[in-house]
Amino acid sequence: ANINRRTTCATGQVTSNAACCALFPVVDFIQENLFDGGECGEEAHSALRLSFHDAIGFSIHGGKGGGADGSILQFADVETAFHANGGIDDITDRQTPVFQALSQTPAFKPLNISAGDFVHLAAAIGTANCPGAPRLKFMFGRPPPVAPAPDLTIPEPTDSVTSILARFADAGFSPSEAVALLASHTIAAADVVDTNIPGTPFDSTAGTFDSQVFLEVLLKGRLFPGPNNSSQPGEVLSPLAGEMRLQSDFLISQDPRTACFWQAMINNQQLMMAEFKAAMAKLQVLGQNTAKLIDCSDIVPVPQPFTQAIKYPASFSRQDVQVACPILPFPNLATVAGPAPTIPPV
Ligand code: HEM
Ligand SMILES: [Ca+2]
Repeated sequence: ANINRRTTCATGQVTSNAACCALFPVVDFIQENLFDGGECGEEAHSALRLSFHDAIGFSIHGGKGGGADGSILQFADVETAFHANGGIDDITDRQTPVFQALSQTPAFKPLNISAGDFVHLAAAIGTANCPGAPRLKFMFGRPPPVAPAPDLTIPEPTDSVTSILARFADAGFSPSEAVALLASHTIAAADVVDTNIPGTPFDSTAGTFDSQVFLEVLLKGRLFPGPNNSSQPGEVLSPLAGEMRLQSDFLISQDPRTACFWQAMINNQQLMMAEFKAAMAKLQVLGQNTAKLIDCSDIVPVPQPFTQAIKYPASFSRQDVQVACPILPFPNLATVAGPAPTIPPV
């Protein structure tokens, strides 16, 4: 099983399975038509969120949806109406014509790319556009989705930690895997939590897949980013102007079941990348018969590395950290010089 077979495609690229060769031009097509040639922008961020909202509609006990099957794209009319999918219609509307073009242009038509393959490949490519991200796996060959996922499978920022962890457990994820998946919020912004301030990021570096979010969620709150310091359901006080702190992220950072793994991610780029990659590999094949899928991970672009030490935002220090893990030493971090920043929308 560990035999390393390599195929050189007609295009010169190398992959472990010849069936993946035809996907290299698909990656280029998606980069050009969905991600503005390879950006870690809003489409990349929301492609990652879409893969979560698609896949999590699944239960290891049965009775929910088909998991990572692309139902959220194919049956967008149904699933985008769910409360937890607020704002998701932006990315399903952006992805649908690109997906349809793949199934209609003669060069790509024979590949029969399913909605599930498209959603989860787009997430892998979009994430790869963000420096510091791990190179996610891509498994090829999901059958078309058969039905929309039911409502109420996607965690909301107003939910308790117990209910969030219960939902993750029902889908097959441990509390640590849930924390690992929340590394995604390092490349994230909110459009609909507070509709007055679309594009409000969850950390000061929404264009970089660093561990800054795990630090900033722990910093003492000072304000709400909304107009006149106004707040919305699902937010708690944020440490930085222009930044939003989700109640769910904060409570997970403080809960005894998750606090130490949360803290362990801070300034540990390699741990964060490895844990996020492993949890995403599981997420992106939920409900799929992996024996029937081909490992085409070689087609996923290689992300730029992020190798710097992370820092406290200007004006913050160890004194501002709401430490919730009593057993691990808190990392020593420098502070950016200058006055407290205002984080611009993304
Ligand atoms: C406790 C579980 C989670 C909750 C409560 C949650 C909640 C949210 C909320 C409220 C937003 C902002 C939506 C908006 O206003 O536009 C958001 C954005 C986002 N979430 Fe999560 N999330 C969770 C887990 C995840 C996971 C597991 C992933 C991926 C693996 C993910 C990826 C993202 C991304 C990338 C965005 C940013 C989208 C963009 O910038 O367009 N989230 N999340
Ligand atoms: Ca970041």
